[in-house]
Amino acid sequence: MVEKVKINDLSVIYDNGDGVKNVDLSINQGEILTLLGPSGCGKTTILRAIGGFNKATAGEIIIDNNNVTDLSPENRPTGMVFQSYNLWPHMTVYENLAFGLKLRKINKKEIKKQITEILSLVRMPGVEKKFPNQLSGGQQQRVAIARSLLLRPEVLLLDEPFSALDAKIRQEMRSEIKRIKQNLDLTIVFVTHDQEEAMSISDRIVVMDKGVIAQVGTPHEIYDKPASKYVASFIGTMNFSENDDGSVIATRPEDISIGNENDYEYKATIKEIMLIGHYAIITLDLYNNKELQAYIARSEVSKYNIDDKVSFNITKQQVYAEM
Ligand SMILES: Nc1ncnc2c1ncn2[C@@H]1O[C@H](COP(=O)(O)OP(=O)(O)OP(=O)(O)O)[C@@H](O)[C@H]1O
Repeated sequence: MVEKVKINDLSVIYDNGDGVKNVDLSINQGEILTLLGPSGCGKTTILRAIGGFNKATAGEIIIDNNNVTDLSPENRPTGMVFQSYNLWPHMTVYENLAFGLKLRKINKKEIKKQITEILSLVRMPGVEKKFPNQLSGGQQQRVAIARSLLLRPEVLLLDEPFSALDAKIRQEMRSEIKRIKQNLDLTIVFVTHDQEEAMSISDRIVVMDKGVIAQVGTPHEIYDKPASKYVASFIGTMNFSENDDGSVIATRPEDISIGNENDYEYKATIKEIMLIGHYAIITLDLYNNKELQAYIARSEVSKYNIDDKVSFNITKQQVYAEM
């Protein structure tokens, strides 16, 4: 694996004291690394620091073995795409795309060739003469991504690029960005607060909590072995219950098997059955003022009724020291 970006002990502190502290991160060539966390945790601050839009208070940012910490955005090998597409409304798609290339003094014929190629890559051939307001949100974002890619960034920075799009288009764009990354062997840093988006798009995820990194790992690692109760509660659904010694047991609803009254060790009563689609959520009443939620397949739902006495087994769980 080739290390593309190295962030060493980076702090970006705003005048009011907010920001991010002591961030260490290594980003590999060709990976999509996602910064994930709730609003205000510092995702955008890190992304903008990589792009040169935020000044580092301390620490350094290395890209391709060059220290870029003090370079301005245009002197970094990065390209940034924002949540709002930022296309110039009075310019056609062609003019929007050609702008940066003209500044680089590329000749007209070459510009035309590159624009044709990039529009084909983002699956938008033939839209050169349209204005941004004649395109859908998803199409505008494809053009915005194309515009960034034309400047051949080594690292593409995407700040919640799909959050203004509706759910179906958002899913399409996730596949698109993975395909484009593969095609160009791009390195992408992606910011989202949507854990499903992070799970589906990323090679690795950085979970952030109040300006610091809570965990870095593959989507599987983050989901299967959350490093702390915070990560466990942020990613996916978890049941939490406190042990007598104050430690906390975390169990995913899919790691609970339900059977007839005598099938398993633990006993419960069914309190609620909620059919979601291909699965149902069953709420179990454990008699000691505790409840657990379990998932069962749709095909199993007809076997159970509210107030049924059942038994259950836990196939996997995590234990955390703190509540
Ligand atoms: N320009 C600024 N001046 C002062 N404080 C700021 C500035 N930008 C961000 N902050 C603060 O720094 C912290 C991190 O903000 P940041 O925008 O990086 O979070 P985020 O995780 O990207 O959130 P969101 O998902 O809402 O964009 C927050 O407490 C925020 O209020």
